[in-house]
Amino acid sequence: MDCVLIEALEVDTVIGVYDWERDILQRLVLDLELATDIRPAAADDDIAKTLDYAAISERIAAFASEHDFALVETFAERLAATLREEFAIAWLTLAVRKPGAVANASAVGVRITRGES
Ligand SMILES: Nc1nc2c(c(=O)[nH]1)N=C([C@H](O)[C@@H](O)CO)CN2
Repeated sequence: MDCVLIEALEVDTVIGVYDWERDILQRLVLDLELATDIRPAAADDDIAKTLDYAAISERIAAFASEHDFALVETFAERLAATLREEFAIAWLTLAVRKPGAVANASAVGVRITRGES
């Protein structure tokens, strides 16, 4: 299976379950694997025949600025659904990490897989 990759994408958003987290922006770090057959784009050297990782990264940044979820679980689930719908992605994995949220951990977060490979 071919994938388009987006690794360590940093976005800022309001996220957290505690009161003090509702008034600040916090950084999330995202890794994505987006399934797509890259052969048509490679054959024609045509961006229109693949998933444009720049456009998808911009959409993710906009999504982060538009929402203020409590849980990283909700952020991940809703973002995965949005990307699958808007970019016709059949299968993806998405990891959402929240650096510095837990002392002595470099990051905490979730990883989800959605769709049929
Ligand atoms: N499974 C989760 N556990 C926790 C979350 C979360 O989003 N998912 N969030 C918090 C707090 O917001 C924390 O990140 C503040 O440092 C605690 N546990």
